[in-house]
Amino acid sequence: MTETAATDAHAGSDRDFATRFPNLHVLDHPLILHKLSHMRDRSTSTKTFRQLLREIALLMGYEITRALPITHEEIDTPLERVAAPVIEGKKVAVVPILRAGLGMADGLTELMPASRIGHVGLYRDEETKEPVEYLVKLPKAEGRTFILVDPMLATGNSAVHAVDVLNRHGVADEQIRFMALIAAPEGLAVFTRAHPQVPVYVAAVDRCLDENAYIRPGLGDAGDRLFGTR
Ligand SMILES: O=P(O)(O)OC[C@H]1O[C@H](OP(=O)(O)OP(=O)(O)O)[C@H](O)[C@@H]1O
Ligand SMILES: O=c1cc[nH]c(=O)[nH]1
Ligand SMILES: [Mg+2]
Repeated sequence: MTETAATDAHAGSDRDFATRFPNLHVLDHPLILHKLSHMRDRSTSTKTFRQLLREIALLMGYEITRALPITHEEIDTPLERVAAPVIEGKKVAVVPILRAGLGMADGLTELMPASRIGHVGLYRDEETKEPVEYLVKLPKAEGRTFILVDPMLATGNSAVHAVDVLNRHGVADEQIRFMALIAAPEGLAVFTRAHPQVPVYVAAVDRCLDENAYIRPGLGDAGDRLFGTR
């Protein structure tokens, strides 16, 4: 890690966030925080960055799937027949926001191999910071929980746009969960105002956005670091 003077990564106390963003869940398990710190480090390689993002998504996935509905299947143990609890994997859709969301989707689909996978392709216009849509491909909405994933919630514009896309496809806010790695308080405010019913799961809330709408201290451009571009 860098040896220059360190700044505080965090924007405020947990209590502030709980009041300001009632839909926010900060998953600050030590394993997640440890892996995230390595991802932030500029000297971490593309290969390691990709692996860590997948591992964090697996760990966050444990929590984000906690409220998934359980059904029962009759199975035979070696000793007797039992109605055993199972998740209906097909009732879950994992939807990465391209490109960077792909790295988180990998971890989640490893946890739920039967889940459906949708794609929402967006990039942020460098001038306006508004999302530009280039691809939408989604599974049927009915009866499904949609887990939308993107490592960075900066201005919040991309996340809001992606939920709007799901809404237009017939997915209600109550069916959606949003999972990110790092959020800026500014983006959380925008997202919470637009979609107060959508729970947001993050590993960390950082200090602020800078003049280029990058999250500080953040981890830089998640897509570029994940795919080794630029
Ligand atoms: O909250 P916002 O201000 O909208 O910024 C966040 C978006 O920016 C990044 O994507 P980017 O546009 O860099 O595309 P990429 O994943 O293809 O690199 C990131 O993965 C989010 O989608
Ligand atoms: O800090 C940021 C902001 C937007 N997109 C990123 O990849 N990183
Ligand atoms: Mg990018």
